[in-house]
Amino acid sequence: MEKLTCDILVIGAGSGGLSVAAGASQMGASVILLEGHKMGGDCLNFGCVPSKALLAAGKAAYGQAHANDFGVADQTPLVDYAAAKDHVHDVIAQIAPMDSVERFEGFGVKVIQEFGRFVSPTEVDAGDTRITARRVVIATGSSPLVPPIPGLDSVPYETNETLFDLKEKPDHLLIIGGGPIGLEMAQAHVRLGSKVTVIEGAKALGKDDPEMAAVVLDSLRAEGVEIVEDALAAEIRGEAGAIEVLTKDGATYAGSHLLMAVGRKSNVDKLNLEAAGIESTRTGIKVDDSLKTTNKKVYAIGDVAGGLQFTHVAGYHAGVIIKSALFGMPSKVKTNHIPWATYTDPELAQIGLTEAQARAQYGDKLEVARFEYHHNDRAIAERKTKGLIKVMVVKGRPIGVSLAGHQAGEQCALWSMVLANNMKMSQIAAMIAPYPTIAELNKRVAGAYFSPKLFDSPFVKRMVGFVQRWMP
Ligand SMILES: Cc1cc2nc3c(=O)[nH]c(=O)nc-3n(C[C@H](O)[C@H](O)[C@H](O)COP(=O)(O)OP(=O)(O)OC[C@H]3O[C@@H](n4cnc5c(N)ncnc54)[C@H](O)[C@@H]3O)c2cc1C
Ligand SMILES: NC(=O)c1ccc[n+]([C@@H]2O[C@H](COP(=O)([O-])OP(=O)(O)OC[C@H]3O[C@@H](n4cnc5c(N)ncnc54)[C@H](O)[C@@H]3O)[C@@H](O)[C@H]2O)c1
Repeated sequence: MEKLTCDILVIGAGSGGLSVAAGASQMGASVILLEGHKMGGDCLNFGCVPSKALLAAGKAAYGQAHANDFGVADQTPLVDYAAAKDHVHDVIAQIAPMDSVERFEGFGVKVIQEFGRFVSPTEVDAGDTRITARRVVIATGSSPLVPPIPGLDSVPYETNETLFDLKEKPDHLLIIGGGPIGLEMAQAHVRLGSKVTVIEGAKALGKDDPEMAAVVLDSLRAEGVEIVEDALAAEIRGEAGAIEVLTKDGATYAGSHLLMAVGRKSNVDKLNLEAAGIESTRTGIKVDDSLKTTNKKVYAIGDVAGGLQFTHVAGYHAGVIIKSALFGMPSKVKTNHIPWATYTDPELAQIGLTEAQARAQYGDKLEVARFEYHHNDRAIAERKTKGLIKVMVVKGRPIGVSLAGHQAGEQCALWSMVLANNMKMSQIAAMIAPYPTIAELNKRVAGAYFSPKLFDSPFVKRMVGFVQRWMP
């Protein structure tokens, strides 16, 4: 067995692991990176990238079918589903070099394409190599959760790991789970010409503000997606091409294909965590607020640590632990400025507290500023007027922002800066957005916050009257 030593051993070459490896190696640490499957992990191969590429194919088809409003005749799109999947794989291939073995070896990282397994608190085996590291970073991500629903084991089904390779267009796609995966894939498929039924055990987009989620759900229903809520899948029957989902309340939904999108489970099975004294729970590896596991020389970042499971969170975690593992400086995670977005059309985005969470925490001190998309001139020009932005404000500072509408995901980046720096609404009001942009929403919502204070205030009116009397 070959024996190697390094400063930082990274297990998993997805969004989190690659960020640590790139940063640490370029700052002078010796780094070994293990990847047992595909470089780039879930985001590149089975997650963010293919799902956004398929949504883009759906958007192209939808644009052809809904051009009348712009004076361009509607066309029934001729969708080649297999070619749409080729487009998805072409997009992956264009991005893949950024995450490749060659690029990381160029940084001086030693990449070993094997799964890692702890054999002691400081040693990890990867194939026939034993690695001893000063610090280990577990970044092994998550996999689709497949619950033991009776009958599921005898019926063919897709997950995010297989769907993007499916070349035959589903006539009728049944999706169990109405979270972001379920609804993004529902819209992509309905626009590419499949019938779609989403079977959701509780409330669809249940992690978001219900008022904002409703904007998206209404739009999806208007496009023809059947979304049933409070419908827990309890049994699955049938065979390839003819699948039935029976729900707890006795209803049956029939379709040709089935996609399971009911959440994630952390990838810990192959790690032999006990050998390293690392504890994990049902949701993921146990970490403290500096992302250290119960073995203080081992960090866990990204999806495997549970919590918010997004690529930008894995990247943020990487930055937090680099500071501590390379420079020995204290470094802790914060969550109040972490955004998330669902890339349906319209999009849905959240950062910080929702209105209900803010109300529960701050009661009467909470002020909520709102601005509707239909007052935004660019949204009117683009015929994208559905939706709104809500900003939760306490003592003049935003503590949460919810957006539903065109480019909501793009707009929420600004609010991450605002929350990360504890900025005031007056600083948003001071910005100038070019006209006409969707970004003007952000300034206008600040205007909506200050308008009553300025326009409905007897004090301001008295003050202006006084000054005007004396002004030459
Ligand atoms: C369909 C879908 C769409 C998504 N869309 C978005 C989106 O639009 N925006 C967003 O922010 N997030 C999105 N996500 C979430 C995002 O993909 C994850 O949050 C992100 O990939 C997590 O990064 P990670 O580094 O923690 O794990 P991963 O990217 O999953 O990487 C982990 C890597 O570790 C490897 N590995 C596992 N065990 C071992 C081992 N023992 N040894 C060596 N290697 C190992 C795996 O093979 C994998 O390559 C989406 C997810 C899905 C499923
Ligand atoms: N745009 C994005 O950033 C994006 C897109 C896709 C996925 N993701 C990430 O991936 C994670 C997983 O997404 P997801 O949509 O699989 O999970 P999720 O946990 O967000 O949603 C799963 C849904 O399935 C439902 N469910 C569970 N068991 C069920 C059953 N038996 N019958 C019917 N419904 C059932 C749950 O009530 C829940 O609403 C997300 O939380 C997010 O972190 C992000």
